[in-house]
Amino acid sequence: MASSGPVSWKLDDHPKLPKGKTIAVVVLDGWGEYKPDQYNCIHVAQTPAMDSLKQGAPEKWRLVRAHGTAVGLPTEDDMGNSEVGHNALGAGRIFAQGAKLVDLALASGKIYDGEGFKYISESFEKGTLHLIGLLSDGGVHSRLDQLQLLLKGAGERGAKRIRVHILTDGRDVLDGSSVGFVETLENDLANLRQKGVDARIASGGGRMYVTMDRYENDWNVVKRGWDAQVLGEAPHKFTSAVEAVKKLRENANDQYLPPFVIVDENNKAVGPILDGDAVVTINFRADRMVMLAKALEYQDFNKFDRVRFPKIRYAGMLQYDGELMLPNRYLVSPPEIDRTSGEYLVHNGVRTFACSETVKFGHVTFFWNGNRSGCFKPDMEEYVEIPSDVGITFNVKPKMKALEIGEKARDAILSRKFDQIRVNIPNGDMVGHTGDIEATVVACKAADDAVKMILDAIEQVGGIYVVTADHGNAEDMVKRNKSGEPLKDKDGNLQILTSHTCQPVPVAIGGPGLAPGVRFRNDVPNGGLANVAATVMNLHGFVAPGDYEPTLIEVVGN
Ligand SMILES: O=C(O)[C@H](O)COP(=O)(O)O
Ligand SMILES: [Mn+2]
Ligand SMILES: [Mn+2]
Repeated sequence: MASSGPVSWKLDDHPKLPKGKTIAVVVLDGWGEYKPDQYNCIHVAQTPAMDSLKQGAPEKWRLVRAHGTAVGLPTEDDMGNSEVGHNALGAGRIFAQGAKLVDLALASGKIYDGEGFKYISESFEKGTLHLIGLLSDGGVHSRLDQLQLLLKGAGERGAKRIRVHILTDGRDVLDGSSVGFVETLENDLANLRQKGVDARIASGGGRMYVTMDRYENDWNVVKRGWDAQVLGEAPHKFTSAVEAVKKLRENANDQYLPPFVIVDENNKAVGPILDGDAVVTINFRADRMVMLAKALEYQDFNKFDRVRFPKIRYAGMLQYDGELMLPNRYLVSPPEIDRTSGEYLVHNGVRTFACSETVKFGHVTFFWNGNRSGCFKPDMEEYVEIPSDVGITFNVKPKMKALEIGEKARDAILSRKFDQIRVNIPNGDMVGHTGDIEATVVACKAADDAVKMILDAIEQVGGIYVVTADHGNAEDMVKRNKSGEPLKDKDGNLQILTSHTCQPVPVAIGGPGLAPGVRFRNDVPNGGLANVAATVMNLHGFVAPGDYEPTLIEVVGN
């Protein structure tokens, strides 16, 4: 709930903990805790820095929950992800997240009564309704069952012509599962056609190669999608989407399928986006939809040549950026993540430095601050983005920019210009998603090296560190049965897990600046990521607001 009335930003002083310590807050992306076997890349890799922190258990090292309801997701079967993880870390409270809000709006039918749906339905009589988004049941960016309900609901409410522009997954779900999802969707569209709705798949491509870039890392990705979805142009043309995906999979995996369009018997694209049409981007998660939303919405736009800028009615499943009000129209209101710890802390004099490389930059800024772009007080904050490599899969360069992030953090710590130095180290996650086990081992070592640099700098300035992660990934690289044994596919090949996991993640505290007597409490056994914010506020010398999830620490002795 958004707070009513003006917010009082003043935080109470912590009765026992001093202010003015330099605190490094390190988020290892995709770094969970799991049993040590050969598919646990964190275990296989040399990770002396993280291992040394673990020696501090249980007083200085513990595990917290990073998936399911602990981060505002609908069920305990939902793995964690960066958006919900960083939201919880930064906001200190658990908000019902996009996945859940869309579920509720669909179940109650409220989605159809809202302004957003009314707006797009004005196109139903004469135009086409286009649905663009990730086709899987991963539940990280979108969910198939939500798309199915929306298709049905739109058909029942007058949409006469529907075109779906699919993005295949293989990242939040198993590689190869795209074929099944397309078959399921085709079945639904056939049912709609029987009811008189002209409904078809119009285009497609793999999510990482087509459309779903983030933080403006590579606009070519969005352009490829634009050409297929809007212009109806792509290097590959097929008359059936199932055939398209099966054929293109011969040379690429689901994440990286090249763009294709579906054509009719005259080789004409069946569903370009035209003046008078309606468009809905069906993903609820923000980061990988913002770029497309800009291309669809902004009159002035120079990131690539759109060739044609159709006059459409566009709505997002959610509003993806509250600050930019992007998109202007949306079907479901996003969670109102207000009064984040970052905003409180700058109001209480904490000078903040945040850094990652491009692919995770928004995680420690935008997601951390409750899906809000930009700083709160530019004179108190510095956000540094290190450009990520472009156009490669990260198993090729598994060290990514870990070293550079470590160096920037070290320099910021040693400069003594900041009270909080916050970084995201992406390797375990980004390389874990490629499913390349060997490369992920290298990635984990690189992440550990970066942690070491930061711990050393904290040592030098007498500071404090808080090292944690946003969800699991690299600690388990295979799909398993209920008893935890690796599963094989019908050809006897190991089923590689490219996705996140439901494992807990570590939180470690320490450093020469940590007051004697500070230790983890043992009365928050179910603590989750949202408990970290109050913990960090305490270490800065403040008591967290009363509605924050409880702190993980206590101070014993005098
Ligand atoms: O967007 C992605 O890369 C994956 O779907 C989820 O990964 P992230 O939540 O770690 O960003
Ligand atoms: Mn993540
Ligand atoms: Mn990830």
